[in-house]
Amino acid sequence: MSRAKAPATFSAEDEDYRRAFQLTTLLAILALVLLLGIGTKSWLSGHTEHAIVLWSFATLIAINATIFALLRNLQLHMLGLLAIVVTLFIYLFASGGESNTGPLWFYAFPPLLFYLTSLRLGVIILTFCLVMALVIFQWPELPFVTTEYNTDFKIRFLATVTFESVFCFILEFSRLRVRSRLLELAHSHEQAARTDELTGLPNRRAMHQRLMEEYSRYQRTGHHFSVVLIDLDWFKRINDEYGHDAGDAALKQFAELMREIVRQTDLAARWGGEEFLLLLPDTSLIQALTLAERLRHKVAEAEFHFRDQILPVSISAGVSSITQSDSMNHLLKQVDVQLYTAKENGRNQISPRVKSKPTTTAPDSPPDS
Ligand SMILES: Nc1nc2c(ncn2[C@@H]2O[C@H](COP(=O)(O)OP(=O)(O)OP(=O)(O)O)[C@@H](O)[C@H]2O)c(=O)[nH]1
Repeated sequence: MSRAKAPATFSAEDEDYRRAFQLTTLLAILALVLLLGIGTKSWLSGHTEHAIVLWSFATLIAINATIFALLRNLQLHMLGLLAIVVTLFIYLFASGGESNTGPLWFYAFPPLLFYLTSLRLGVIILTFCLVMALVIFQWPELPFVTTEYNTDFKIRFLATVTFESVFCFILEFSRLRVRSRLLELAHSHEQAARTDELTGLPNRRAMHQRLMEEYSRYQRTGHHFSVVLIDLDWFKRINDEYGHDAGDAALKQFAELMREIVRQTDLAARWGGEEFLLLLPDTSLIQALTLAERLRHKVAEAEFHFRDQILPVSISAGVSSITQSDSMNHLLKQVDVQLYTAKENGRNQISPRVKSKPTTTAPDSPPDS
């Protein structure tokens, strides 16, 4: 049997973090380069004061990045960067920057802001910036305001920035909605790919993945586990005698019985056809044999109804523990051999045999209906 490769698990959170990290880093580098470049240009043009302010902002961004490198706290880095950028914009509104064009840099802000933060925080920060712009435009005599804009510019700037912000909000809102629908869809597809349609139990793929995880845990920590391979006896006969629907009903009812008997930490899966596999973490061979025997007994006692008929259902099972195997493949081969032995010895029994005798022994030929 080939080793199952664990399917890559899709983590939207990891992806979001990676993207936010890349964008914040890019933003910080871009801001740093622009501030240093424009600062130098201002210095060379004789605007010493403006150059010093821009370099100070560049220094703040560099300090913020250094803190991030030390603390590795992306949230803090992002908030620090936003606080610096918002203060820079207020400075640009108030000073006009070079030739009163400073406010124009603000157009780059809304799309980045919504992408980096939540919609709610984005709206709060944008509203704050626009109110600050309005105050500065309206009251140029305020002590920290050193420039004045003409009325046309003020009206057009506020109108276009408001339009851009609303548009970015709608786009980001739609993006988030589509994203969450896609995530839901991906989740339900992943569930379906790991679930057996008839019984609702995890399927062979899901079980393979859990087995490999459990095996790694065993190798790392020594936590042992056992497996039980179960097969419904003379199942072909049930199908032939009572019909395929009756066979399906028996499989479903058996799956229910298994669900009742296993612990939350155990995993019961449909291994294929009329075969089921139980994975029992932290369970010794003796404990697994006891559980398998309890299940066999429960099946033997239960009445499997289909319409007005009672189906003759019994199970055989092989049990094995990882402590007696040297690999996962070996364990699965061993449990298969044990199941074969149980069938060979007359069915309706567990192998290896426990001391107490099984309650009833199935005949070595298909039961008469
Ligand atoms: N109804 C139904 N039958 C299935 C399903 N999957 C497999 N089977 C049937 O299960 C039967 C298995 O038959 P065999 O492998 O010959 O084994 P058996 O009759 O159970 O005999 P032993 O295992 O030797 O006791 C086949 O007839 C398959 O068609 C299913 O999903 N529904």
